[in-house]
Amino acid sequence: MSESEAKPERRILKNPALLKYIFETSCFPREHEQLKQLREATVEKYPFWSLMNVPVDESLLLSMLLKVMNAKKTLELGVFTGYSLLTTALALPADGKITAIDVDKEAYEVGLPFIQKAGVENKINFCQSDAFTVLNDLITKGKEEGSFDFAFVDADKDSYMEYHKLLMKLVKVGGIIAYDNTLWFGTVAEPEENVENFAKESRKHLLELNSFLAADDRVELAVVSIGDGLTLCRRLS
Ligand SMILES: C[S@@+](CC[C@H](N)C(=O)[O-])C[C@H]1O[C@@H](n2cnc3c(N)ncnc32)[C@H](O)[C@@H]1O
Repeated sequence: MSESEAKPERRILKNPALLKYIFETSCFPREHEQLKQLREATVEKYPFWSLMNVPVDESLLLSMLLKVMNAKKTLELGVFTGYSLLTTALALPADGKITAIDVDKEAYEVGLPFIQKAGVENKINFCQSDAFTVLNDLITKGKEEGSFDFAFVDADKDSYMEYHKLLMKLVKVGGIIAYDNTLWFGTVAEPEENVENFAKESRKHLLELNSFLAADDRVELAVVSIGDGLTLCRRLS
């Protein structure tokens, strides 16, 4: 297990031995070769920021969820080097399509060779843009309301509430919106005075989001204690 992969303090599961056991026994042996290579290339290029890749246990869960749902058309907000994007592209059928949005194209290009080697680049429409702009365009210009099966949200945490408003239009009834990092290193359950300054602002927005989603009767809700917290919302109306 690489050092960045093992950092338990960045994850909800705080027991390093148990985390190592899960990863080594059940996750790494199941990780697609190109995902492994993308993960290793990310650690080499971004020794610190590589922690932004979704972890391998969460990737396996996403992959299974997408297949169970028979998802074909998805959205991804926040690509970075593309670990969750490649996970999705591998899980979708041959005619699947992902609209993947990130302001940073350079990081996407670090992961692109592995996406190409996996033979799934044709499923990806990468948009170098602010996610808000693309989502609004999909609604107003693209007339794509109610057409997406799934959305994975892993961009700026401060905008999740705004993304929710737009995604509730774009994702079809029965489709799923997945919000990543909703437990924010566990800080959502800490008193604010114990939270490090860097985490305070996003924590505030995530607390607001979590309370809002808990009361949003347009969705069925499940908070999964994996990675840094993953909230699944299945659109009901
Ligand atoms: C946590 S990383 C995404 C990690 C990715 N899902 C993975 O598995 O590797 C967050 C990404 O969101 C992007 N981002 C931040 N604000 C954004 C915005 N307003 N619109 C689109 N992308 C944004 C950043 O450039 C960064 O690459």
